[in-house]
Amino acid sequence: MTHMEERIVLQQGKALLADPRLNKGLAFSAAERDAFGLHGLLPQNIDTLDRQVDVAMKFLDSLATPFAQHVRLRAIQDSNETLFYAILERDLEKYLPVIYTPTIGEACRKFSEIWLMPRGLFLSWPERDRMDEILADPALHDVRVIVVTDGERVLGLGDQGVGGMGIPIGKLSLYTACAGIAPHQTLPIMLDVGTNNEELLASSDYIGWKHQRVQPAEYDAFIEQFVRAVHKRWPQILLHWEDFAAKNAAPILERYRQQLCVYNDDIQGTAAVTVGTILAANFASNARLSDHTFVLLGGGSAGVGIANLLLLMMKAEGTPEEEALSRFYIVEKEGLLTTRSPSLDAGQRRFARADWKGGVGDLAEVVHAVHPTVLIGACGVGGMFTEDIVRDMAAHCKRPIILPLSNPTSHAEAMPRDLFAWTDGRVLVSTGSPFPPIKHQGHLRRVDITNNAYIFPGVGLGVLACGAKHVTDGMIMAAARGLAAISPARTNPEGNLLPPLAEMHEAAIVVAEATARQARDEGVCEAFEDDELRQRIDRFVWSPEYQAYKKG
Ligand SMILES: NC(=O)C1=CN([C@@H]2O[C@H](COP(=O)(O)OP(=O)(O)OC[C@H]3O[C@@H](n4cnc5c(N)ncnc54)[C@H](OP(=O)(O)O)[C@@H]3O)[C@@H](O)[C@H]2O)C=CC1
Ligand SMILES: CC(=O)C(=O)O
Ligand SMILES: [Mg+2]
Repeated sequence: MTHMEERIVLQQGKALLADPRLNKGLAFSAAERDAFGLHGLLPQNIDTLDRQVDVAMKFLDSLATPFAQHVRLRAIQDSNETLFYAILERDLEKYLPVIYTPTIGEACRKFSEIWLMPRGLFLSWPERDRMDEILADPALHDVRVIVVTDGERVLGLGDQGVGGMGIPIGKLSLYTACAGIAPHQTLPIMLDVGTNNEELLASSDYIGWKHQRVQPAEYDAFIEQFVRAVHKRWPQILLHWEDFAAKNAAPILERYRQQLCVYNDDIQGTAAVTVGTILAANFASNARLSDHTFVLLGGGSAGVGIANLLLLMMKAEGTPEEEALSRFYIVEKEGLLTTRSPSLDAGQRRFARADWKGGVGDLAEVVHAVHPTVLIGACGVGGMFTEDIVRDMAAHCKRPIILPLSNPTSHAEAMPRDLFAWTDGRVLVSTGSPFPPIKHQGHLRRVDITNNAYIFPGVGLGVLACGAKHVTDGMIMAAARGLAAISPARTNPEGNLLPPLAEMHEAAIVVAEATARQARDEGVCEAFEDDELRQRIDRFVWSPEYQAYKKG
């Protein structure tokens, strides 16, 4: 950590106040105000970071909606990053849902209306020849993690065009708030290849490239150009892909994962947090993964990613592949995926059932026929786990595990409070977005959150700490096991499945250690001793504290 050192600063006056990395607002000392020509630009009062956090939180509390709080917090982030992260550090549980899901969904939808300040990079198809020039900005020399989207599948909200940029900004805020990766080492990127959202195309307010999405061949060439440009600029980068449509997400991951350090959070992060949650639920129900029957609603990036990781973990438990595969039922809009389904993609084909004798296989029919013990929702459509379906499942299962993972809140497949009511409190539930606690048998119970935010900050920190060249399936399995190892249910079967949001930093460190150790064991990074690992991690952990500035 470097926060005790004096930092040499070249900027002066307004330029210093306008730099969110350096700005301290009222916390510039009298000596700094002299040295950097700040007199007259700031009010007289000199403040501390702690007091600035108090004042900012008081104002945030006075705002009427989480969306208004989001806009305010983003304004703080764009003017004073230290203050922004100090606020998150003070109460992550309170502010995570404001800067991330569910509020981020509204922020993406209204991105054109609320956009004020530049953050990250917009790389657009019409400016594709400028890509190298844009990435060459010297201010970006120390970037270590990029989160990139093309905005085509934003949460469960579909194509949001450049509005999708809200997602990389929010995810990277969590890389810093949860794992401590320094803000200047992170870079959000929006690939603007058009939008097929008719409302945005018709809107005079839309700030992205007003054009239908480019054709697949052009799209692939653009992605290739982007990946090459990024690799040339930062050979060691972790390139995190987020909220791409299913038709692009898995193919891009597969195309580049042997070549570079790429990671798809919707596929790999979601899989790890879901498997971690189910391993934690197994503490409560005394089961193994291989004991379960899984029904998944939605066979896209998240659903197939989860199924693939579960399969790997079951094989690691010693279950033969064929037997493990027989435990999966993936239901899509048109019904159960079977070998007769007309348009299976490469990822779905493996899980298509050859033995299904029923009808179309809608969710109710499948649940009734196969008596699942785990029901996972990743279809992006709210309310799909109906009372009848849940009661049917619960009639055949002592502790039904139900994970409505779709975001934002309005798209969750079921409300936790209903799931408790329909199962007489026997359900082990965990949701994609945060929900308020539930009153059950006179006690308030925290609702667990199965969101990849428990995984990606730690995976990123682990990759940076060990210098991994790739993110392997083994590393994702290790992350899932690491998360399960800190489950409160491990020591108390009645406890929550995952640690509270307030403990996200501790969770990120555990996941980082597990990921880095596995990378080392697989030889995808340099060798290190176990007792060096914490030091390597600490080297990347930044804290929101003001440094003293010295004139350069
Ligand atoms: N909790 C978490 O950490 C995460 C949650 N998610 C959430 O999961 C959801 C899905 O994400 P992702 O997998 O990336 O998206 P995808 O678009 O890749 O997959 C969604 C799949 O669900 C299918 N689908 C749509 N409607 C229905 C329906 N009524 N019944 C059954 N299947 C349906 C889609 O089919 P079609 O393409 O034909 O429409 C598609 O195959 C989103 O809401 C997202 O927010 C995602 C990642 C992480
Ligand atoms: C959480 C997340 O990655 C999603 O909903 O897409
Ligand atoms: Mg996502």
